[in-house]
Amino acid sequence: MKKARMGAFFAFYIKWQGWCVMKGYFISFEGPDGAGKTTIINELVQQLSSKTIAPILVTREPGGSKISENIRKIILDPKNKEMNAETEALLYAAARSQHVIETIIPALNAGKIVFSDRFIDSSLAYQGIGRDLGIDEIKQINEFATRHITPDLTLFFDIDPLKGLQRIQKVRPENEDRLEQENNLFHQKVYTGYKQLLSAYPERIKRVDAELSIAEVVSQSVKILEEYMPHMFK
Ligand SMILES: Nc1ncnc2c1ncn2[C@@H]1O[C@H](COP(=O)(O)OP(=O)(O)OP(=O)(O)O)[C@@H](O)[C@H]1O
Ligand SMILES: Cc1cn([C@H]2C[C@H](O)[C@@H](COP(=O)(O)O)O2)c(=O)[nH]c1=O
Repeated sequence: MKKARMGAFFAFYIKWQGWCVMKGYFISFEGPDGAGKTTIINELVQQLSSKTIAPILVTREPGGSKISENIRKIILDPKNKEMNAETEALLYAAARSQHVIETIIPALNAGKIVFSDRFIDSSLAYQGIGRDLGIDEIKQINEFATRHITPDLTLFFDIDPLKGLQRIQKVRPENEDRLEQENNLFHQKVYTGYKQLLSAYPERIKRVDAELSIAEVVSQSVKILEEYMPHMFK
């Protein structure tokens, strides 16, 4: 009897492990506004899709699911000037939670490679440091929101934040979102936040010089992916 119960428990444990196993790879792309993340992700997908062992799913934050895209509109709307820092942090975390559960976990469970344009490090840098809410506080709410999911690798696109904003101004001068409209001090603080994360997580976060030409940034990114994520390739 005791043996039978032990057997049932063991079978359940194996099944539970199976539910928890995520076979895919999760890569996030981070950096100041206008660092070139979206541009480079698109280039990488074009160059790498035929070389990876599984399809690449490109997604973004805030966003990546219907509900998260709706939350994105609220967060980034320049009219929502009175939004307080805590509300902002919780909205990013809420959008992330829906994104993780609806989009990222199913893709990873299906063995896909997920490229996410921003993830938790954005909250740590923008809300934790930029808004002075504290890295530990932001980490705590996000661990709850994401069921503790962490990217396997993060590419940090390193650019002087003012140069990034200039790139955006050049292409859409009258269409800055609420975060882009923040002052230089805020963007500078966000940048120092990213630098802190880079030194705190050297195993996971790899720096790319985002001030180089698009071709050079792509080439650096490919090299990093080949070196640190070799199993992703055929
Ligand atoms: N290495 C580069 N050199 C010069 N211009 C670039 C480079 N990379 C991207 N750009 C240009 O900079 C602008 C912003 O790029 P992109 O939208 O890819 O940045 P992003 O990091 O995704 O921005 P955001 O943070 O707002 O999402 C685009 O006009 C793009 O063509
Ligand atoms: C995920 C996330 C994003 N942000 C900021 C960073 C950008 O200013 C905008 C997102 O716009 P993008 O054009 O898609 O880069 O939101 C943030 O402050 N906190 C976050 O967690």
